[in-house]
Amino acid sequence: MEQTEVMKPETLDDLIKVLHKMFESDNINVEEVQNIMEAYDSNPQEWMEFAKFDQFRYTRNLVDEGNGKFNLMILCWGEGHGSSIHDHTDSHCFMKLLQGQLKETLFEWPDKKTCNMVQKSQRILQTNQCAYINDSFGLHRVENASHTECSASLHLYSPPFKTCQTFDQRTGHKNTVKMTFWSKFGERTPFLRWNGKNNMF
Ligand SMILES: N[C@@H](CS(=O)O)C(=O)O
Ligand SMILES: [Fe+2]
Repeated sequence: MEQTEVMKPETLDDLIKVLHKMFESDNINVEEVQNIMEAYDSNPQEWMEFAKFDQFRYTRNLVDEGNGKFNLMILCWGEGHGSSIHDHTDSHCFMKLLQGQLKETLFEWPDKKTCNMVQKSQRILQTNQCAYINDSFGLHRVENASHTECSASLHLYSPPFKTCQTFDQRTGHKNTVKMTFWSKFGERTPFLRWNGKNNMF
């Protein structure tokens, strides 16, 4: 049986270096990326500077732009925070738990005629676990179901994308939304006035 060799990245910087190497080629090996992200033992000291929480909803904090090949970011989830049902704009999406737990619910793409949203599966991701999704798997929603603990997750998207589609669970109706960063490279992004719609979900 073919076995993908996994080096263990000792630090987050180490992991980022390995990821840069892996994404030099245009042919990425999903399993290899997933394994290397899982092999990194989360050390909060190494990522604290990027982890900026908001009281009201989860935040997206850019860590690295991967030479234009990927975006690496830390998402910070307060108690009860969650995303809408969404797609991933034809990109690869890797999601590694750095702290706490997250509940991931998978959905089928809404039925073209009935617009029904069908739930496929649900799982709890534990610290250090790395999940993978792309649009061929369907859609998902992610939630920190805990009422007492916050969570943090490291996401890699390749190629990077700036908008995605969100779906109303009841009606199956979709919206295109812009995805924004709460901080970039550890610095809070300047405040943007909210136009009342089409903002981050
Ligand atoms: N894909 C979402 C996070 S998650 O809920 O998977 C985002 O990038 O904001
Ligand atoms: Fe997602």
